[in-house]
Amino acid sequence: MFEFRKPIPIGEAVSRIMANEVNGKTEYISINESNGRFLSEDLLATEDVPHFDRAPYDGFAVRSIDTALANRDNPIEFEVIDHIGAGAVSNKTVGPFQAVRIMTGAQMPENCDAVVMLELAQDFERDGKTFMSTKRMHKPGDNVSRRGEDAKKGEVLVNKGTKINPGIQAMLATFGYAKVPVAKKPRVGLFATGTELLGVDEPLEPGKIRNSNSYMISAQTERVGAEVEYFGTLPDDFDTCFEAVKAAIEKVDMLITTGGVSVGDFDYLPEIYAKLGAEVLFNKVSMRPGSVTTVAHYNGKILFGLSGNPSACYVGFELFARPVIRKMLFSPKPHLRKEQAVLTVDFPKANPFTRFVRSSLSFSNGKIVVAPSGLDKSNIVMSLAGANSLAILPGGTRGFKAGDEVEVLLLEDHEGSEWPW
Ligand SMILES: Nc1nc2c(c(=O)[nH]1)N[C@H]1C(S)=C(S)[C@@H](COP(=O)(O)OP(=O)(O)OC[C@H]3O[C@@H](n4cnc5c(N)ncnc54)[C@H](O)[C@@H]3O)O[C@H]1N2
Ligand code: MOO
Ligand SMILES: [Mg+2]
Repeated sequence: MFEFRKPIPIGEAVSRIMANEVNGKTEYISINESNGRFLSEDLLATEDVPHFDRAPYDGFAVRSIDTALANRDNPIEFEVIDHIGAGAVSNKTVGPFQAVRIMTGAQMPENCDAVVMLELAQDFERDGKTFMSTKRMHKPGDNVSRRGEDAKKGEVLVNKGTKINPGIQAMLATFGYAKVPVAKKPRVGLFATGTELLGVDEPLEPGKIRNSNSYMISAQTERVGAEVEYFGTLPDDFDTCFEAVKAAIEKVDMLITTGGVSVGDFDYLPEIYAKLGAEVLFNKVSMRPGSVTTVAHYNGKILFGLSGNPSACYVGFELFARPVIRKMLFSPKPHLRKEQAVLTVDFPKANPFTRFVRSSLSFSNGKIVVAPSGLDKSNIVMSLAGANSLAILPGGTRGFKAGDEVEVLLLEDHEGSEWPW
């Protein structure tokens, strides 16, 4: 029986999904495995860094006051009473016109407040003692790296929800975080539905195609920071699909299915949601592609019925599933980052629904420019390879022209935006 569906605006669809409570969980993992994960707590400076004044150059630690009269015509001599490298601490008391030969990274001796670089000193021996002289006046603090100059104890350095990058790795190690509090990866269950689907290793047969959606969605899920539990393909058979979906929900944090959400005779997802007693949040969105995307809520979990058409499936994931995953990863900005860009080609096809055009975004003369990355139809696979963004072309009666400024959503970005629409 054909059912008429009333489309809702995309912003409304996203709001209905995000209104459902989902909570991230913390786990502690080794720093060795934490790169690319998301911090589940603010990263605090547990100590001052550095935690002692130190020499940033190889040279001589002195009391700056002793250099006060040094100039080109008046070299000042210092007796060198100790010699330390990084890791060593001098226990000598440095008196007037005495110096300690010190290497980069070594702790400043007490009393010393400046370092004369090796290049600005002359060293020599006299009466069996070592001396150095300098013609340069030094002020207190010259060439000293102060305690706490890099970070002060208690400071918040990185906010929770941030993706750990190489710089954050350095920070974690600096503060002794052998175990790092990160967001547990949400477990995303995945089925690809369709009697027409063949495995990647199967030869083509009449009327059948290879399943590509599950590979694509798995990669998108991992790109966002979650973990996939792939349950395989399902034929378009109601009972088989119902039992499989019902059993899978228990094992995951959210469930994605691809295909079977439209109004076709073998599109069973709407009936499966009905039989489960799931609350359908929407089943039609005024967007292209992905207008038939259907999202439901069941037992505290969100069920994403993504379209079977590959491009529609891809876009549906990015707009609807991504922010839920990112919210579980503690991101304060779980949605795709939105920027302005200039279209470089005409897009004459008008559409009543807002289009999310798979696009290639780049930089040209200081401007962000964007162009479709291929054919803009929802059944197309090939335009996805070059897509690093989705250009938003609002619905209406007119097309778009090269030079028009449009909004774009960035697919490879990790900052995100708070609320895109
Ligand atoms: N009378 C109407 N027909 C259709 C409508 C409509 O509103 N009225 N909507 C169209 C739109 S828009 C889309 S999008 C599709 C959505 O279809 P379904 O989500 O029900 O998906 P299927 O029917 O299962 O498959 C659609 C298409 O995608 C191919 N597919 C499916 N799974 C995969 C996969 N894992 N890998 C690669 N390709 C896959 C499938 O073979 C079909 O060609 O409905 C329109 N029809
Ligand atoms: O959901 Mo369909 O294009 O609207 O791809
Ligand atoms: Mg269908």
